[in-house]
Amino acid sequence: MKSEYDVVIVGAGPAGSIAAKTAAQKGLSVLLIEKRQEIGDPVRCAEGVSKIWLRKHIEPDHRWICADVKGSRIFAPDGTMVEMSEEIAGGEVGYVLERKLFDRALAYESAKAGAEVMVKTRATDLIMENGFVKGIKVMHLGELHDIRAKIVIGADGVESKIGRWAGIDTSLKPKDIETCAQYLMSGTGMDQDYCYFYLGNDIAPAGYVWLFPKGGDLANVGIGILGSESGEKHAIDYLNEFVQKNYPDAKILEMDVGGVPVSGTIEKTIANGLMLIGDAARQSDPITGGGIINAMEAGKMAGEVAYNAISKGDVSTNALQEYEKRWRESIGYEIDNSLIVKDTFTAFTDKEINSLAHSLEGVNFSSMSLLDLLYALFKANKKLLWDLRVLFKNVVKYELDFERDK
Ligand SMILES: Cc1cc2nc3c(=O)[nH]c(=O)nc-3n(C[C@H](O)[C@H](O)[C@H](O)COP(=O)(O)OP(=O)(O)OC[C@H]3O[C@@H](n4cnc5c(N)ncnc54)[C@H](O)[C@@H]3O)c2cc1C
Repeated sequence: MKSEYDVVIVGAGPAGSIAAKTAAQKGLSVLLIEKRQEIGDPVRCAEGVSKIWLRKHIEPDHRWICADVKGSRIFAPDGTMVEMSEEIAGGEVGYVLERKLFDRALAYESAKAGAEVMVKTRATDLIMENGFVKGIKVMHLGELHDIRAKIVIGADGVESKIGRWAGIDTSLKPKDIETCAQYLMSGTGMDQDYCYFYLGNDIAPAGYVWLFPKGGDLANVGIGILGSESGEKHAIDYLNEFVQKNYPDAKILEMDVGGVPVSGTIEKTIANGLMLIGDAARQSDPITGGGIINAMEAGKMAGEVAYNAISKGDVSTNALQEYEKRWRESIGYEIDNSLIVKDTFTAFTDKEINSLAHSLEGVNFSSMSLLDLLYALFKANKKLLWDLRVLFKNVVKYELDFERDK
């Protein structure tokens, strides 16, 4: 085992593997470590991603794509269904992945680019010297090792410790975590061209139930509820109730549970010699809980910034500020807007959700202008536009800044 690298990355999820690939392609010596013995397994994900964004990072491969989704069906508490299909996104919606294979394919890409990959290797602490992160301590096959690095990238997911070890506050309150439970099921009979979402405070308080097609007659059937809503009844209890009521004949083949950070952006994601990316940096979307694409985007930026900083011989927060700035201006902007929408919609009563669905039922979104949409929302709930005023202000400001910087 080598004991010194330019960059060491902790965690071989989508964030870590893309960061490793990017830094290795730039010619840096890179080590990617993963505590599990198999990258990507066990899966804690519904596995849905946007096609357009995925293609920015990896060419889609049928070996890890289970379903090619053409749209979504959203069910209000009273059963009203709103369908959003692919025309809205110019024929591009999403894939449902097989993450066991997808995560491994990403790690393989990083290895092909020149990164070393070590599984069954757990980071146990950081090496700190004079206020700088200088590497990590790892446990590999029962032995402790020190591995030095110019930059450490923390990609250790929702349960991240790397940030905390470097003095960055990544703590999450119960209201900042979506607690999730999911079954892989056969026999739901769902339309494999669509993702289904079920809303309602009795079904999933401050969250939703999802059915994502997995090919054949398989589907990921899961639920996410805000941690602050989980009292006597846990996510799994809500999921069992939903399945028994709606898909009583479907069979459970797998089960997983996990948490998604929905806190919105945190204050700081860098320290001297350190960057945090993906779920470790709380970069998942507060509305959908989706974090795969943001993790990959942040991984790419961190890999590029690591190269710039090491080339200049400055790995202090001054140099790493470039990462902080770039991710906040792109995915950070989306996350902040999503948080406003999430906070507004999670306060909705079932009656308000139903009324919103009634005004959108049967609407052809592809031929709808923004004004039509605003009118429909206003008809459903007059307070809604007022609640979302900060969002509109952000969007207008972003558009103006974008025009000015062009
Ligand atoms: C139930 C559920 C459903 C979801 N559905 C979706 C979805 O449909 N679409 C979507 O985009 N997102 C979804 N997400 C979120 C998505 O899974 C994450 O946002 C995404 O995996 C984040 O990628 P990451 O690389 O940051 O972290 P992870 O994928 O969590 O990878 C972190 C890696 O670090 C490793 N690690 C942790 N600590 C250490 C250590 N000390 N040493 C070494 N290795 C370590 C872990 O083993 C893990 O492999 C879902 C999440 C859950 C829980």
